[in-house]
Amino acid sequence: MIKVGIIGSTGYAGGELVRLLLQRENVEIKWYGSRSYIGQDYASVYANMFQLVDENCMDDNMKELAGLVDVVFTATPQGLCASLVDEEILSKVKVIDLSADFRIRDVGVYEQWYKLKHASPQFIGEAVYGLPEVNRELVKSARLIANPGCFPTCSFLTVYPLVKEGLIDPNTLIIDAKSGTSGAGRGAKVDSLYCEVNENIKAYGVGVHRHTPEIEEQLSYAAGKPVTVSFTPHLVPMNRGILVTAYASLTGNASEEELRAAYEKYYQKEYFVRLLKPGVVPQTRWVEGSNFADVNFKLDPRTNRVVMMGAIDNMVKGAAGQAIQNMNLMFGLAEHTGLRQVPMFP
Ligand SMILES: NC(=O)C1=CN([C@@H]2O[C@H](COP(=O)(O)OP(=O)(O)OC[C@H]3O[C@@H](n4cnc5c(N)ncnc54)[C@H](OP(=O)(O)O)[C@@H]3O)[C@@H](O)[C@H]2O)C=CC1
Ligand SMILES: CC(=O)N[C@@H](CCC(=O)OP(=O)(O)O)C(=O)O
Repeated sequence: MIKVGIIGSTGYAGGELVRLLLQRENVEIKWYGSRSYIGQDYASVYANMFQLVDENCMDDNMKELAGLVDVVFTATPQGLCASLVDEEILSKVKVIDLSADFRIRDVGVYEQWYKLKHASPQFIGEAVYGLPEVNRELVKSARLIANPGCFPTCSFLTVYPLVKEGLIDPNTLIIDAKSGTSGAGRGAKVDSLYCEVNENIKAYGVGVHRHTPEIEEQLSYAAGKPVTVSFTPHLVPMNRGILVTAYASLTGNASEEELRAAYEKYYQKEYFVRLLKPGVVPQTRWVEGSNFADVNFKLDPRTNRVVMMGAIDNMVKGAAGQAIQNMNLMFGLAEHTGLRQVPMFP
């Protein structure tokens, strides 16, 4: 039995962790952390948990929690996990952080983009960027996981094989991304109101979105050289889902078949990354509720550019599902344990 604590269990990402972990026979959620609902019945926060969860919400006392469980998920605002962890906690319990606190190696870059002082930069070096498709072996032995961002997960998986194989010039990458509103969390914000989101689509964070350095850092590792990209997210009127359309110039004259061979090389054995058949475009509806990332590409010989496309569910592969994928690896379980949900439709 794996004993789990969730700090931030009342948010969207935390709620999704609860939904997925409740289905597990070998997992017990011991701690439903909150800030606003301490002492209240968890099922009064999320009525879908009625008669499924009997516990009350707890606070964010990581020290106490570390003595009770095997792994703590922090699904909390930027900066909170970094302010809670210390050596004593990490020596007792594994921590999987869904925020961005440990995703970026250069603390100066984190502080510049997040406009926050990092509370525990001494742990950035040991934290493993929890993208199993790339860092599987490192994840297995980690005690602190930086679970990747939702846009970075989808952006990276969409373009990774062609960057890694040097078939596209990563510095020509333009990444257009669209997200459902759950990506903005459950907190009340004017931009998330029904009238602001419904019947509308807009770009936001243009040129300054905090996921830009995370995407660039991971692509730089893949390319073996510094990479800068143009990344623009958009908010669309749906609950879940991220769709990425990325454009880049070829470095040479690779054919459609050579590009496909690169994708197959990296993804053929990956359970959660589905390279679609030629001509089939990824759609958010075909991954909803699942941990799948659907990807595909099209070569445009007129421009010598490739259009790469990817779709994930931001709450699952973009957050809770990926965090559980990491947990499975850290506890020596098959990676897809409890994560084989079939996408839901309609
Ligand atoms: N939504 C998404 O698609 C994704 C989210 N993430 C990341 O997951 C994290 C949570 O995001 P999301 O679920 O969307 O956000 P929400 O706003 O929906 O939830 C935030 C959670 O953090 C809790 N919280 C806030 N402040 C504190 C505090 N001081 N002490 C303890 N708990 C606190 C809240 O508790 P309460 O409500 O009880 O006050 C709530 O449970 C963020 O870092 C986000 O970047 C990552 C990938 C995707
Ligand atoms: C629609 C929306 O607002 N999305 C959020 C990203 C989702 C998220 O919570 O960020 P992480 O993946 O880094 O944890 C944003 O643009 O900041």
